[in-house]
Order: sequence, then C-alpha cells, then structure tokens
Amino acid sequence: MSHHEVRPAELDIRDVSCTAGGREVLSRVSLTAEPGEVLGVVGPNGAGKSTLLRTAYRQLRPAEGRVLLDGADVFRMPRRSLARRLAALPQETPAEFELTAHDVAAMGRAPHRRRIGGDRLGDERIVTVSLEMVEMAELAHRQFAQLSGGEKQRVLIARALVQEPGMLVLDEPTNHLDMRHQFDVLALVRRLNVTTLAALHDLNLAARFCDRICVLAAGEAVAIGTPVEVLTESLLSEVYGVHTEVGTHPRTGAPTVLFGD
Ligand SMILES: Nc1ncnc2c1ncn2[C@@H]1O[C@H](COP(=O)(O)OP(=O)(O)OP(=O)(O)O)[C@@H](O)[C@H]1O
Repeated sequence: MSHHEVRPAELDIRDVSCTAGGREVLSRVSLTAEPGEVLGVVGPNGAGKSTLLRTAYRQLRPAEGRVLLDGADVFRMPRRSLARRLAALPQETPAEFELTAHDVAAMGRAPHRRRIGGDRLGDERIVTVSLEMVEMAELAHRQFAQLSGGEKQRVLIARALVQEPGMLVLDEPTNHLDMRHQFDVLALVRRLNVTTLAALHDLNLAARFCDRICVLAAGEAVAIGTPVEVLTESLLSEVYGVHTEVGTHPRTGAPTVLFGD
C-alpha cells in the first residue's frame, strides 16, 4: 500500500459550538491534530464526542466556529476533494445490503476514481491490501450484512484505508472488536503516517496508542495533553465520577487506569 506516500493532514477545530434539540452540546471546542498525530477524544456518554467528530467529517455543520483541514474550511470544500484527504468511520454501521465485504471496502476508492479509465488494477490492489491489514481478506466474498459486528467494523476500517486519506476520523474504532483486534486496529493506525482523531471509550487503549488525549465533559474540552498529563485520578474522578487507581505500564510507561475500591 502506498500509505507512506500520502502526506498526513492537519486538522484544526476552532471554537466549535453545536446545538442539538435546542441545547448546546458542544461549547467552543478548539483542538488541533498535528500532521501524523494520533489524537484521542474521551469522555462520558453524551459528552459530545460523536458530535465533535461529525463536524470534522462534515456531517454536522457547527452553529459557530470552523473546521479546517490543511487550512481549508471543510464545509467549503467540494465533497470529493474532502473525501480524497479525509476518511471517516462513523458510529452507526450503514446497512449495505446485497454488497460483499469486498464491495463495501472498494467504495472507498470512489473519490479517487476518474470518470473514464483509471487504474482499476491499482484500485483493486489497494482494496486487497486494506482488507489484509484488518484481517478480512479471507471473508471478502461474504455478504457484508451477514458479518459479525466486529467483522463489519474491520471492513469499514478497511474502507477508510482504501480512501488513502491524510486524515482519519474514527468514532469508536474498537467498538465490537475483541481484545486482539482492538490492539491490532489501533497499532495499525499508529503505524500508518496518517493524522487520526479517534473517539475512544477505553482509557487504557487511549493511553497506549494516542499521542495526546482530549477529554470532553458536558460539551467542553476540559483537558488536552499527553496521556500522562491528562489521565489523572483527580480528573477521572471529576469527569466520570469514579474512583480510579492510575499506575504506569511497566514496559511502555503509558498510564494504566484501574477501578479503585
Ligand atoms: N439530534 C439530536 N437531538 C437532540 N440531542 C442530541 C442530538 N444529537 C446528539 N444529541 C445530544 O448531544 C449530546 C452529545 O451527544 P454525542 O453523541 O456527541 O455524545 P458522545 O460523547 O459521543 O456519547 P457516547 O459516549 O454515548 O457515544 C448528548 O446529550 C445527546 O443526547
């Protein structure tokens, strides 16, 4: 795959506010993902993680503020140009009936395809390699709708990789995945030189794989920093209302979060 040749993007979320159901659900959130950075977004249910990510992949127009990809407003870009630079894994699995896993992954090529001609063989190779990266090549011929939750999730991650983006926006990429696939998918994201904004629930995974973590609570970014800076017992108690024991991984040095007593 030619991922290493793709230039990582810069995402700049500036003072973004969103309202839903007559309520402000994001309040002046600012966040910059530097090229190549893996930036995690954590926070309790309803904190606004998906809302923030949806503004980044242009599914939701913020009431105020701007979202810039490589300095250009995503809401002013042609859809196709955006899709060539940014791929998203939304929280809801689309119902792609009748399509095989291969077909769903291949949809990621659409923004790169020319009207006439194009590099069909090259496209096909990228689809195959991406499915291999998430260990779904062997199930490529299966109907997408009949796959398990974790298998579907991995096909959708492959579809995002097929886009060869400079920016990945992943809403709970480890949702439905077993322990090994959680690890493998995030390790894969880490290896690729692609800027990544990912909403994660598992703080230990976030600590292990993110360069920085943004903590959202009630629509506000209450902390942004490295895992060590952000994942403290006092902050977790304040934000989640749980007593935790934060330690240090003996080999990686990443913080580890355990429930307290
Ligand atoms: N269309 C909508 N109408 C009304 N309220 C909405 C709508 N969309 C989102 N909300 C509310 O906005 C808040 C933020 O939702 P969001 O999905 O961004 O949270 P989240 O942090 O991703 O949560 P979770 O961890 O549960 O996935 C929630 O209180 C939610 O109920």
